[in-house]
Amino acid sequence: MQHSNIKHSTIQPPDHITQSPAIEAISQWRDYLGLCKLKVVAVMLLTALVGMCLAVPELPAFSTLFWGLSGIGLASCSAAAVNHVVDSHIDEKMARTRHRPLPQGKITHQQALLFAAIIGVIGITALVIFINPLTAWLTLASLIGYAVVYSMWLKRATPQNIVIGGVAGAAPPLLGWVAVTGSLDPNSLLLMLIIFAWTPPHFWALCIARKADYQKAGIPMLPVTHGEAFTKLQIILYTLLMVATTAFPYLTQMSGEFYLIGVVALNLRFMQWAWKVYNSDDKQVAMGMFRYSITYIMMLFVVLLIDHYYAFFS
Ligand code: HEM
Ligand SMILES: CC(C)=CCC/C(C)=C/CC/C(C)=C/COP(=O)(O)OP(=O)(O)O
Repeated sequence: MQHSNIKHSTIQPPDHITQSPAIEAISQWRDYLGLCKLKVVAVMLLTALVGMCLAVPELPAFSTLFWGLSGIGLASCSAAAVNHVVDSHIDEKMARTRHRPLPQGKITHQQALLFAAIIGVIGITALVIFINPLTAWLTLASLIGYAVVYSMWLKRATPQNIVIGGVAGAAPPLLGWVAVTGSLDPNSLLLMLIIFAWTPPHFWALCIARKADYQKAGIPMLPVTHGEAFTKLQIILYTLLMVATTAFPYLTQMSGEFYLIGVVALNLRFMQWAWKVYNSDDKQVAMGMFRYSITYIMMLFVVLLIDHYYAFFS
């Protein structure tokens, strides 16, 4: 008896650790940040930043960069948090998503919605006050496009869900551009078009690798409804479409030779991955393509940026 008491007292963490409000608050904030899809939003902000920089020959004003990226970032995080609420019952069925804060019961639906509302209102208000109303309206439309149209309806309704929903995810370079100029420029639509065509290969590669998850959750993703062979063919076709869209910045002389060389190299590798996925049943190959798609979109926007300032400073 004595022995078991000693054992019991040694394995209990000290009270000041288990009950420290500071530690509890930090771990709560980690859960809230977990609602924001921070890595996805970070890459979106990179594309928004490039949209801002390409809108003018010189660097945009620091305050425009700061408030523009803050507003677009907060609105994107808000949309992501709503998606977590809407999808919590799907997320708890899928191995990839069941560790998320809502299925784990770390945050309630009400808390997540309140968080999404607060950061969403702050983000859109910042755009209205410090940027311009057009950017605020377009950002709000993207927020609703992802949080409501895609998450609540398209995702469960059609295998074309991510093609149509991709419009919201593709918007950030256009939002960044409008934040700087206050108007819609055709060149900004070209940047949006590249991400729009990139989204299906980006997502369907992951979806092939995680098909069992989506099947279990009853979500009509393309590999579930039309099979893997058909999805792989669609990946090839959208890859070719994406390659064609990436020619536009050069053809319209928005970007120069540096961009052309960079994008050709990136495209060759993307096509190689699409071909590999087409000819393989290995889920790891599909995951490899998904990971490369992320490197691709980041590098493409970095190359656009370098090309812009290379031309400007030389
Ligand atoms: C409707 C359009 C899109 C769909 C359906 C989609 C789908 C997905 C999915 C399901 C994941 C896995 C997330 C996870 O495991 O937590 C993911 C990851 C990712 N996506 Fe997308 N995506 C879309 C658009 C975008 C856009 C526009 C970007 C950036 C410009 C982007 C960047 C990323 C990044 C960086 C990751 C990796 C996140 C991580 O490692 O945690 N996605 N995407
Ligand atoms: C204002 C603005 C630009 C809004 C866009 C916001 C945003 C974060 C879009 C993300 C796109 C994305 C990761 C979709 C996957 O959702 P999913 O639900 O199919 O994936 P999941 O299963 O990983 O949740």
